[in-house]
Amino acid sequence: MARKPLIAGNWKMNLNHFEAIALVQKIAFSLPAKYFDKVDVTVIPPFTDIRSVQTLVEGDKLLLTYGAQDVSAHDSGAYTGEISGAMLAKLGCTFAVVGHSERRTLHGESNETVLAKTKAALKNGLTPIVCIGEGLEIREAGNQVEYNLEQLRGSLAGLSADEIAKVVVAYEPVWAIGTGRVATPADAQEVCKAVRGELATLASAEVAAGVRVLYGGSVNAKNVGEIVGQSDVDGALVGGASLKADEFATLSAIAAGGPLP
Ligand SMILES: O=C(CO)COP(=O)(O)O
Repeated sequence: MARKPLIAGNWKMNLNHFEAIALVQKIAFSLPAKYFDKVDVTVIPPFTDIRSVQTLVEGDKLLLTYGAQDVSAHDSGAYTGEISGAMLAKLGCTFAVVGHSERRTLHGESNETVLAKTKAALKNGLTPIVCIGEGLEIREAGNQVEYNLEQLRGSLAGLSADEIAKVVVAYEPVWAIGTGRVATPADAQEVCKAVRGELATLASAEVAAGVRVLYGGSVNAKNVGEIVGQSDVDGALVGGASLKADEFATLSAIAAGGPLP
């Protein structure tokens, strides 16, 4: 099954809502409609920017989508500081990132938490972008495939094949995030291929063939072509380079197969 590439820009804790509007306007200006037949482009701003992005995207009928960097595992109630899936759905979000390594390491999120958040996203019609990825020690010991599959199984445990079909998986080796040290295309392919194999076991070969598996970690306009050229890599989760309109538009266009904007 042909999988349409997805380029997702994870802004992390950057840009206020005015800056968000300016960035989305610039990206949209650089990426006319023709690109969107060949690539899905989404921005993942901080929660406080989402309403402004929604107004712009809906008002100007932009073809890019947007999502959230996290979602609460809970529906509603006494969870100070949390944002529910229903709230995000009401804001028109398409995606919710769950289990980003920064949340796993800095906020102690376990596979169980990530699973609960994945379920909360699905329940509210959001597409979870489920992140997995190994640290440097595990990579140096050569255990990256085993480690990532373990995280994948834990983060998707008990989901039905229909639910797994609605998920996006993002492989982001922790040692490649924000370091400028990008995994080689072969490194990305090795784990993304193994992820797809595991999805076939967890759901079915047909489901696995349709799920988009992204790579993330120091992706930029220079390296994205080779990375998304790998047979099991269906796009990228982009951090730093997603904050620069020109670069993000260029790398989205490259994922679409060109031409450059
Ligand atoms: O964590 C990332 C995206 O979620 C990757 O960040 P960088 O592209 O800045 O390495």
